[in-house]
Amino acid sequence: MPTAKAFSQVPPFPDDVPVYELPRLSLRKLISNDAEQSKELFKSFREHGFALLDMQGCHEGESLLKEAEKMFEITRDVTIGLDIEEKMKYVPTPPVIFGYSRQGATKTEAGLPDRFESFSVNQDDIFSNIPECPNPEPIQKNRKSIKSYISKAHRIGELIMNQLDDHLRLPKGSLGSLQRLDRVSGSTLRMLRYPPQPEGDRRTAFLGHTDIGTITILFNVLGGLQILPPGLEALEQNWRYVRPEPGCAIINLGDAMVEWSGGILRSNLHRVYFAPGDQAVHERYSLAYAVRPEGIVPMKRLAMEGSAVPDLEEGEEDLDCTANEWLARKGAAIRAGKDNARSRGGRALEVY
Ligand SMILES: O=C(O)CCC(=O)C(=O)O
Ligand SMILES: [Fe+2]
Repeated sequence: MPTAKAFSQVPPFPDDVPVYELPRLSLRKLISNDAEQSKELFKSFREHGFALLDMQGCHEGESLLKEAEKMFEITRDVTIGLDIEEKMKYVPTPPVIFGYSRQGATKTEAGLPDRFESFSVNQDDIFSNIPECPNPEPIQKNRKSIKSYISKAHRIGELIMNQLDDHLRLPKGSLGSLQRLDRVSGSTLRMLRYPPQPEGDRRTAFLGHTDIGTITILFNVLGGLQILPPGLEALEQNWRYVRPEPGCAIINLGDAMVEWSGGILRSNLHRVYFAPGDQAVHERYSLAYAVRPEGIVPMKRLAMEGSAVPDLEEGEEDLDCTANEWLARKGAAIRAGKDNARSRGGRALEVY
């Protein structure tokens, strides 16, 4: 799906809508330890909290792209392939976040029902970190390929974490050790479907938010994702589209990275609007691998001798809780409408 072939099957992204130009990083260069590219990565995650990652030109990226196509097929099989009665069997009871979310289950900023449906696959289930969970048939029969996709995506996430360790002057493996694949974390592979919206009544489908975990690796073909540029108020006219690029993933950092880096890394507000131009009449699918911290790890900043993570300043407080407690608190605030979504981080760093 995220390959050039998939892009050729839908109308092009129009050139007359406001776009947020993201730096385009190359996975191939990052794997070969290109120092300039690594600096660019750090800069991008500090300034924007987002980057495009070109998966082409290396085995690791190309195989992820190929397997992403299969994940998009599964997304279609779970969303349009099953009837609503079947899907509703998999609606979780809060605070559980995995399983099916029907269209309209959440609200947009305007208090209107959302315009997407999603299925969140529980990584801990797929990796047998917990007893096997009930899943709809298209998930159950593809457990092996989902496991393979998550493993590959996780490895790319880990590579990014290692680069961030270097720039934050943390011992190698510090960030990765807080989000291992074989430990209970609540990480998820989210499969989303946005049906085309009626002409004359097009609006936000998924409200503005920051991701609450560590990193999200996102694939989509149709436009719709929008970013609120740093420093701008959340007014309608300020949002900018991200233009999906063939062969690239959109990568963004979540709130946990802001906590651990003492505010140096950024978690930026984003939302999903309708697909622009001629794309608006097409089904939009999206695949988001969202990594979360292991439940038992502390959320306080990783300040240590020699690291670039700043010590607490007067009036600042460290989070004195585990990731589980922190996620539960945030989840409850979001459900109660008390989490006033805002971008976080991007704090100045003298050495750069
Ligand atoms: O569908 C998209 O493009 C974005 C989805 C998203 O932001 C999320 O799942 O957190
Ligand atoms: Fe998101």
